[in-house]
Amino acid sequence: MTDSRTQALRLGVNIDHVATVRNARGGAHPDPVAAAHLAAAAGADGITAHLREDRRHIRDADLARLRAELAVPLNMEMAATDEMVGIALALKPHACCIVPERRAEVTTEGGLDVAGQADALAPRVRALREAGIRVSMFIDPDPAQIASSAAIGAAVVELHTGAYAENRAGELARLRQGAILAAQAGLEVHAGHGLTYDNVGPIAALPQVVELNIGHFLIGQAIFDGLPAVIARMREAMERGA
Ligand SMILES: CC(=O)[C@@H](O)[C@H](O)COP(=O)(O)O
Ligand SMILES: NCC(=O)COP(=O)(O)O
Repeated sequence: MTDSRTQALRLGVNIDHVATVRNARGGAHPDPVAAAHLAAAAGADGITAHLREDRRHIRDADLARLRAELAVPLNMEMAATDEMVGIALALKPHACCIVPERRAEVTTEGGLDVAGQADALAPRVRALREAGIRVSMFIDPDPAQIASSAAIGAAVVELHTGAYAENRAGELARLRQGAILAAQAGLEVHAGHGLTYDNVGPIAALPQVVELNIGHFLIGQAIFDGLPAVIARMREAMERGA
């Protein structure tokens, strides 16, 4: 199977950077959960939130409220640590996306090395899966990472589009091939990181990709235009495709 999209491409809105602004002053405003409700009302198909180990943006209490209040699916991004797996098992979000994390990084640099850590990841993926959580691996579009993601029982891969956002021409072919390989391996294919109105089209046009997760650009642009308007414009850009 190389074309797995039978429904409209889903847009997951990542609200992490609403929390970044809130945390700059240490208070409660702006509230990422309120932003998630606004995004859902504006047509987001899901909400993504990354509980970083250092809690630099999303906090445990935000996730608990998101889980309790949202009607749309919650995708929890997290490192594959015992602490995070324990939180996810208690929270039971719709999905968990396992991402690499380095404390000092500004943002997620590159995909998870599933092939190099398969033995450590497999029992964590199994525990999440057995709790009814859909497990995704945030990986580069690399054949070995795709094969290992399937082998350890992930249902989904999210292809890291950060390198594409930096070097569009050089990376699109890798993403195209990665999406085909992942779908052939029976994985649901998502994509995200660094996507904007200008670069989303070719990724949205990949027929295997069924979900995009977009955050930093949407939240930044919402300062100028408001979240409902930027979600609507991003959807238009997705639908226009390449
Ligand atoms: C894994 C990922 O891509 C997202 O978590 C997103 O980048 C927002 O989080 P950071 O900006 O903290 O990396
Ligand atoms: N997994 C990618 C994501 O959730 C959003 O990434 P970005 O748009 O904030 O770079």
